[in-house]
Amino acid sequence: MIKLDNLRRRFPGQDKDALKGATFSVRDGEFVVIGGANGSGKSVLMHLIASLDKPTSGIVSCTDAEGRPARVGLVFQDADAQILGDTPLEDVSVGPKNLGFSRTEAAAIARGALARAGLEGKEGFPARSLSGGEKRRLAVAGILALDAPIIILDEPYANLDWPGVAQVNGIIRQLKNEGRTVIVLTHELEKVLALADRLMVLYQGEIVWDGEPREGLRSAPLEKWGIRNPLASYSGVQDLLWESGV
Ligand SMILES: Nc1ncnc2c1ncn2[C@@H]1O[C@H](COP(=O)(O)OP(=O)(O)OP(=O)(O)O)[C@@H](O)[C@H]1O
Repeated sequence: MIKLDNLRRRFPGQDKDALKGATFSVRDGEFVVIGGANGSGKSVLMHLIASLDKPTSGIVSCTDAEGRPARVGLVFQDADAQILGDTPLEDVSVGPKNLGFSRTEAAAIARGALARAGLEGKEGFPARSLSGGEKRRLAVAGILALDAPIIILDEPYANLDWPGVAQVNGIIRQLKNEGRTVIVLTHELEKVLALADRLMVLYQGEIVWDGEPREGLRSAPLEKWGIRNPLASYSGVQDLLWESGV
């Protein structure tokens, strides 16, 4: 379970909170999409949940079903920053090795994870020469190999073509079926919302919506918060172009 109690983050020298007192829980096995425009605080929230950053005030905890501290697997927005090995096999082996698996065991786990993420055949390729989409799949393979009960993906659809999007969503579905807790942070609701149990929206560091995804699409003023509603028609844009004489 992930539990936040009045979690707040203000960076030194700033006069506004990047995260304004967030209070919510995510239950085990839940799949939550957190939508938010650029700069709304998604990455700040992710870093706090994963203990990569310290809150200015408030409490955050991630625990497993027995109440013990739970591992959190992260897929960062910048897939390059997450590459730790020269090849995908080396890269994905790092996690299991750190968990205490032998070299051979770690390599076997890594091969399985790479196959699940659609990178079979690329195990020995120079990791830094992979395409943008392949690097993202590599990051996903990395967290699959970590076997974490809580997984957070920050903008996982950036650089992905449609088959890549479908593959990431296939993996998310599997993770959910395995009972893992998954959070996707994105402004691209149309790519994932159909799979989600819950939609939350961050706007200027504040959780402004928390509810059932379909209800969110029906009644939340998403455009006001800088997110495109996948159900909205494009006529508004056409009208604007028409009015401006384009
Ligand atoms: N280390 C920092 N120092 C000062 N301000 C920061 C720092 N990190 C983030 N911020 C500010 O916090 C706010 C939220 O940033 P955050 O990176 O969480 O946005 P985001 O929702 O992930 O955006 P994007 O979709 O563009 O990645 C921004 O205004 C950002 O400038």
